[in-house]
Amino acid sequence: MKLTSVQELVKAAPPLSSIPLHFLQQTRIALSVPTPSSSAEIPTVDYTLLASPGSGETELQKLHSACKNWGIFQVVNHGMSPEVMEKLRGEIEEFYELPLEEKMKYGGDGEGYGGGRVRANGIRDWGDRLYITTNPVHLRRPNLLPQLPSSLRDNLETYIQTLKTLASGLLGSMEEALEMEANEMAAKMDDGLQSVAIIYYPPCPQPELVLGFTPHSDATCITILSQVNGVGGLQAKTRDGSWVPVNILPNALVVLVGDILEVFSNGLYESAEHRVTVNPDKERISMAFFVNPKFDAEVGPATDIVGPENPAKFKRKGMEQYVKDYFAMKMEGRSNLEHMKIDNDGCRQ
Ligand SMILES: O=C(O)CCC(=O)C(=O)O
Ligand SMILES: [Fe+2]
Repeated sequence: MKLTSVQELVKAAPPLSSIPLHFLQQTRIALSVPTPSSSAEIPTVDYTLLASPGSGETELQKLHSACKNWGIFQVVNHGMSPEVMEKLRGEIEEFYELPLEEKMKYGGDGEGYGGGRVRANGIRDWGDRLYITTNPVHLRRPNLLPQLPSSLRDNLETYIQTLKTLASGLLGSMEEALEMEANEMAAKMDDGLQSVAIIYYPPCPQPELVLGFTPHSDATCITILSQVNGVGGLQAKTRDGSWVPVNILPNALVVLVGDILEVFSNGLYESAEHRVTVNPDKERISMAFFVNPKFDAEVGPATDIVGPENPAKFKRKGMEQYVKDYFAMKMEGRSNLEHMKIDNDGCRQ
């Protein structure tokens, strides 16, 4: 049997004496980066403050500056009940404890359960994942969400519903901060493409030799992420090129500016490059919720942001074409948007 699950590789007897070659990164990974000074700490936004009329001004500025200067922030008071998150954590742990044959029932190419993805440089990630399209509902695969253990499925639905509301609230605030015409961007995301990735990173005896997730930016509009079992490992690259840990904050969620938001804002907001390091003795579980436009929506700089003062830096494409062009590219740092950039010579403007 072709062993693709990293979890199985780690569980196998006898224990691994060395890391298989195809996981080895070209350079050693710094697992613990120096504790950032407060100016280098990933910002936190209080969603309740942001959403309360009249009192959200400072919070709106915080959100704007986080999206501009970081492309990543933590959000607290987001409306997700800690009980739902705690239950979901238990259910996800149970899912990954299932025998491989059970998990393979959800196996698939791209969507579903799979492990150890190969990256552009031929190196594999140290992690397994369950990837599910959740919206639009007619795109849901019958063998995935509907077949999950019912408690996991029900809590996942509750979780997703809350995140949808949170996402549209955050997008509304971003439009306000960007002085975009109300709803131009949020309307494209309403009932758009959404998916969830539940990722399991097993411990690794030599964690500085591997990466759980290769450096990349998300091709999404925004991503809302939970460090489900309280084990860190997510790192974000600052604009000056250093890696900063996304610290574990109780009950916080992490929001990433994705490439599509970078395009909508004509580059005012920039997607964050991020990666995942793994732990020598602890497993790590994360869950990402990806928020995207509808298939028939157009991806391009917002019409009331571009003008003679601020010429478009990106092309306009239908979402379907954007997705095709994205998949034709290799995952490598922040290179995703190359296919959207307008050449500087102005010929294509
Ligand atoms: O596991 C994480 O914290 C990050 C996952 C991630 O970056 C992704 O799924 O795009
Ligand atoms: Fe990501």
